[in-house]
Amino acid sequence: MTSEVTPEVTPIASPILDRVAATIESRKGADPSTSYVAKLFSKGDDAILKKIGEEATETVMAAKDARVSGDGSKVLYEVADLWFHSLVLLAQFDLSPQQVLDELARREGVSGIDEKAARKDA
Ligand SMILES: N=c1c2ncn([C@@H]3O[C@H](COP(=O)(O)OP(=O)(O)OP(=O)(O)O)[C@@H](O)[C@H]3O)c2ncn1[C@@H]1O[C@H](COP(=O)(O)O)[C@@H](O)[C@H]1O
Repeated sequence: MTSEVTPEVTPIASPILDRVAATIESRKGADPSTSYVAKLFSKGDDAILKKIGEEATETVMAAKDARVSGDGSKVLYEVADLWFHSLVLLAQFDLSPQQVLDELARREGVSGIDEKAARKDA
């Protein structure tokens, strides 16, 4: 019996991202009065995108403040808010965090400088 050789792809697991994504998915169609995520889904694309914009801006402001105060902890909280709302956005488009991780894995080792140069040549 022969076995096919498949390319070696390192599986990337992130239990916390998967668990939060599963909870977010379960909120589709749930009661907006008892769930923040259900409320966002019920409002639709614009409400989710507005939160992404807000959290990105708050991340920028936290980083600027952290340079002055020397305390980077606020950056952590703002990035967590941004990642969380990005998970909601992914779910809105029926995409999973695993697909983002797979895309990062695909890019691993490819220099951004080289990738940009290859794009210009194409
Ligand atoms: N990780 C989070 C998470 N991070 C932040 N947030 C909420 O995101 C909201 C936006 O944060 P802001 O700082 O902008 O606060 P705000 O000004 O009160 O927000 P707005 O009302 O203006 O949107 C707040 O209500 C936070 O509580 C989160 N809400 C939910 N989750 C996860 O999602 C799961 C499901 O949540 P529910 O759908 O609410 O049950 C939870 O168990 C968590 O795992």
